[in-house]
Amino acid sequence: MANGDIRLRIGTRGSPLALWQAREVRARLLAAHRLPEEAVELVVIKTSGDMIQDRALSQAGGKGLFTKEIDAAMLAGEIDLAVHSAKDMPTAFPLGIDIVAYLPREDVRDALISAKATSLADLPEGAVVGTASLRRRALVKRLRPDVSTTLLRGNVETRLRKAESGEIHATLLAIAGLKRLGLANRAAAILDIHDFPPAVGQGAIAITARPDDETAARALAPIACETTATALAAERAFLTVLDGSCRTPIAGHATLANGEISFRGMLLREDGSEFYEAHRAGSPADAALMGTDAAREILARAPKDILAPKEILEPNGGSAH
Ligand SMILES: NCc1[nH]cc(CCC(=O)O)c1CC(=O)O
Repeated sequence: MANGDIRLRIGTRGSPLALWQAREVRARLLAAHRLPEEAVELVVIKTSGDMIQDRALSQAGGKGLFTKEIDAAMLAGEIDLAVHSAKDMPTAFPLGIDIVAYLPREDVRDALISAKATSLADLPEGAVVGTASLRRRALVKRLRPDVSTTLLRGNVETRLRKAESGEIHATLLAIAGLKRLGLANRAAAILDIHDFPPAVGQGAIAITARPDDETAARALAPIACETTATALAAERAFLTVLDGSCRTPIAGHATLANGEISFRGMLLREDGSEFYEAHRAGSPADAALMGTDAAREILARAPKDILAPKEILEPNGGSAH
């Protein structure tokens, strides 16, 4: 393939973080193939997830909200690639779209943002923590049952402002997003992954394409990170078994060292009062099996109602809150 033939359109959301990520993929593609600027174009697409600001996404239909309109543009041939935060992606895609590459992963940890405290333990008795994440809410409540949580959505800058102005006592944000936006100095603390395990995919940037698009595959080969792909295979398999719908607090994290993959997954009750975790270690070739197996172990141990919150069992359930 002559490099002069490469022309790629990258679909992305329009938030500052999404644009940073898409520009990063574009810069890496241009450098890897020595392409002229005009060879890779960004196409900004507004998604349902960007329009819904008043509810937790778990109450509005889950993770597909950030990918639906972008997937449609890809299936219509309007874009060739799309760049997403792996954390925001559903476990299943429409036929004809797949994750075909990941960039090397950033720091997976969560940061505490607060004008009042430099650790969760430091927060005043009865403090209010803002977050829209079920995982962060449950993990905070597990460590600090006296703390109450309130829904906080919006982009990273909005959330920083609310926590720093004292409107809420604290919030939690992925340090990866803060670093990408040049805002890592706003973290009051970075939380240990033992106490505060990350979301599946946190810190990873995923690239989707049509799996039969050979031009896209060849273009991505030199920028794709296999280590991240292996870790994400374990994490996403874990999530697939437990809950694709994003209505249960779940954490999952895989790392690779010395040729071995090590995975830890956790399922929590929404109020943090109970948690179940499983660990696996083994060959990278078995990454997905390890995630699946860890999830099955947790399913066997956890009470059934932890995975089936009442509202999703009710007819028309889930949307009334
Ligand atoms: N849900 C929004 C979202 N999606 C990805 C990131 C951070 C970057 C990443 O995890 O790669 C964030 C913000 C946050 O949770 O702090």
